[in-house]
Amino acid sequence: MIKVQNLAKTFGAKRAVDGVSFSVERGEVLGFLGPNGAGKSTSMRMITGFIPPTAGTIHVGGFDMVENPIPAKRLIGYLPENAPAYTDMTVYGFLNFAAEIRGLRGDAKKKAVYRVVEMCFLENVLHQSVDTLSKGYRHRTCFAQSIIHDPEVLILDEPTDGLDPNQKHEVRTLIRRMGEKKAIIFSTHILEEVDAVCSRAMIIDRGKVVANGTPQELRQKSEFAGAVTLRVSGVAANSLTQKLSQLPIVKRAVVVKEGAASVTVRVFPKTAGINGALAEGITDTLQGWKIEELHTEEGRLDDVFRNITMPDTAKEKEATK
Ligand SMILES: Nc1ncnc2c1ncn2[C@@H]1O[C@H](COP(=O)(O)OP(=O)(O)OP(=O)(O)O)[C@@H](O)[C@H]1O
Repeated sequence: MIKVQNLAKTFGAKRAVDGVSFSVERGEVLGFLGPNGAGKSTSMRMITGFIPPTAGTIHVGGFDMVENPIPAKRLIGYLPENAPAYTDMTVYGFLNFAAEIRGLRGDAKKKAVYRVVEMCFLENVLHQSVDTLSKGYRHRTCFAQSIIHDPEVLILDEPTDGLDPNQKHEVRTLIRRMGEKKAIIFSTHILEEVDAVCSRAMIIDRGKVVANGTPQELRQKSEFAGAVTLRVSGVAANSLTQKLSQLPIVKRAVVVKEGAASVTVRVFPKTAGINGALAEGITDTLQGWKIEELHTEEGRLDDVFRNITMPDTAKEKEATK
């Protein structure tokens, strides 16, 4: 549904987006991750046809966004960052207006408004003017207008930004549900959202794609993937780490927490992908010791994000661990 090839955007001397390529099919939710200023919003603005690319091509539903923007834009619902909805219209009036702009009339318009009001939980504020709404409700109203025409493609720029935890949960559920039938791209700074909503995630840094995969694949790139964390009681921390470091498959053992009764240690394997073997090796070596808890870690997205987008800082930190 969305196909982007070698997309680039320069603002003066600044290359905000620098050769980005990817595609999103129906039934996929692609998460855009990246530090501030990475080029996420600029990419989204180009994909939705709001600003022209400096180079590269964008196809939506087979239509070229630059050559043939009208049918391409018809397929898209777009929630921009800080969506401007400061209006003295009521929520109901605003949604009717948005439906009309999208060419809906009569019964079709009524149904469309009713559908988004229900989906975005706007019943309670339907007759309140948009500029008096709380941030969360204003945000949901903007979200509702972006899906009023039931688009096949949704581009959502930080759709959960500024929402309370309950609203975040509702919006994530909504995106996941819509993602079963639509092609969705959404940007976020919240890494748990990637797990909660995305079928695939892409990390963008300084205008370039630096990682692209399922949340599981990305987590596997973490140093924590395959590490074993264990809590042992009745032992001194240094004798435990010394014992564990003797295992040939162990890279290093680090004390995570040292309490009066027990010690928690994280053990990193020398090579990735030997999960079972590491846990087994540890339990064999510590036979007779009191292991109270032991689990193999899946890997952490925040660790992958930091390592990819701040490699030098992350390495310095690593050296002092
Ligand atoms: N209209 C513009 N004129 C000049 N520079 C711009 C313009 N729009 C964006 N930029 C620059 O392009 C770069 C990418 O900005 P963009 O808003 O796409 O980043 P982002 O990944 O969405 O960041 P954030 O997570 O903070 O929203 C930034 O350095 C920004 O200052």
